[in-house]
Amino acid sequence: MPTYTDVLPHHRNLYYGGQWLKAGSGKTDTTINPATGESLGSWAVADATDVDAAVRKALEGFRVWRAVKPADRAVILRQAAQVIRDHAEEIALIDSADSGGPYRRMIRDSEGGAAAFEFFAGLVTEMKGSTLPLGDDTLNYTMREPLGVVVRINAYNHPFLFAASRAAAPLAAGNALIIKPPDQAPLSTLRLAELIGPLFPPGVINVLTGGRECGEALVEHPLVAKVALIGSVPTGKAIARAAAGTLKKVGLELGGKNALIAYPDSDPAKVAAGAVNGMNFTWCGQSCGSTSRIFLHDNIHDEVVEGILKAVEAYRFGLPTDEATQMGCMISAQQLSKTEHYVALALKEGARLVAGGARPSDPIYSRGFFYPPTVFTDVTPDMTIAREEVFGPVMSILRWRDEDAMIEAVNRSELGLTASIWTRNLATAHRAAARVEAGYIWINGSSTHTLGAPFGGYKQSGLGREESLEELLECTQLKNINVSL
Ligand SMILES: NC(=O)c1ccc[n+]([C@@H]2O[C@H](COP(=O)([O-])OP(=O)(O)OC[C@H]3O[C@@H](n4cnc5c(N)ncnc54)[C@H](O)[C@@H]3O)[C@@H](O)[C@H]2O)c1
Repeated sequence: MPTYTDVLPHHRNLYYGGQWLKAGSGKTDTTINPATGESLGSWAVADATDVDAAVRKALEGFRVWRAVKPADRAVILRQAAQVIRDHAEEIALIDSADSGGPYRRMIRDSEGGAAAFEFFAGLVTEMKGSTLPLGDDTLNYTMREPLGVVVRINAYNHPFLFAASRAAAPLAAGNALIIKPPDQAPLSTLRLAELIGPLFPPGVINVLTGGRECGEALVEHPLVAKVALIGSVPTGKAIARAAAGTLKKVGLELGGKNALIAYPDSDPAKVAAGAVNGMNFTWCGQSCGSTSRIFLHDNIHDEVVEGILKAVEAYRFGLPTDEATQMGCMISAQQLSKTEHYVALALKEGARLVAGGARPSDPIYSRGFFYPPTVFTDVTPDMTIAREEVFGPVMSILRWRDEDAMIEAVNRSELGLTASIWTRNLATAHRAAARVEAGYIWINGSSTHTLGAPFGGYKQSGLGREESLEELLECTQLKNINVSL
């Protein structure tokens, strides 16, 4: 296995119009390995002038790409998938060094990116229209056209997966794309541009590294047709407000405060395993779909908690770039102190700490942002820890007896991304699934995603659906044509 310093991307400038270009201001920022504090080098910071230049190049790319036959676009998408697969391990190593996710699991992220390119390559002819019967002297039909320049702004927790998997649908539909990677972990997106950029006509796929200023300029640009964000609720609201100025389309994949609900007839061992899996401790809980609120029925509460504590004890964190590591570290000092803040609040508000709750004392971990799996019991729905997204490795366990009160507590959250329901009774499962206000539900499962199954949130967890045909269609616009014969 190579070391991560061998595989970091060579290019650190902006990629647009098929070229690597310095930021006009000459400004750069640096990125660090969150496990060690070591610098991974610098990257260019795009400002509004760079954004304008890149959008214009993307528009040129769009005019070429939209004229490429869908089947020919699919050929290029499949080539991109193959290149990603060929470099899956190297990409995973970059992400593990830059974002703190464990190497072995980040390989799945590389493969997920490749799989999305293959999936959307297969859907290119599904952006189709219909006809309306209006009599012999009229032909009325619809067709779907690409939007133009689509912007994707991404969060830091799965940098490559988001860059690659969310590039596939806009490209399949014939749009040009500008990706803004997370400022905390931009390197794997630069590597994506190095690897697949040359497969496309110049300007079709572009990467602008930068912070909030770059994001804001992209959202406000009048020639951008759609902006899609994977990020936090406040950023989603800021983008929706800013996009209103030019009435561009907005897609939002935002936060979650997701519930796992265990009924008294469920198997406590399976619920415990599902709860730990659903909490995504592997990424320190930094996953929008994490089931961070565990609603356990009184009859099985103690047995499930026992199982959770055993499973959590067996979780070993380590350096993310090591092959054996099960759990990595958090992205930044800021995210770590946010987690510590929520833990302190939970203790103050009366929750009982039964696992974790303090940074590791081992000096190997002192330079990184490590935090152990942390579990609270005796959490009540009104506590801050039960209401707000921590985006850290903190699980809250709530006890219930009355089903109506429990469902009301589950739905009290303003967020509604995922839910996980555990029972052996099919009718109970379907009734609960219908009552829970969330967009993506597992019954007797947690955490997994399936290409083709629409992923997205209810309420303030977002707008739109991805990972499915809906994502492709949301990258198109419908035209109606009425022909008097
Ligand atoms: N629903 C999902 O699919 C999903 C997946 C992963 C993460 N998330 C959410 O993302 C959040 C964590 O990620 P984060 O801390 O990187 O989120 P964030 O909102 O702080 O940043 C996300 C991206 O938006 C950019 N940005 C920030 N302000 C902007 C603005 N005003 N205009 C344009 N761009 C702007 C950032 O530079 C970054 O690239 C959590 O809330 C998590 O739940 C959601």
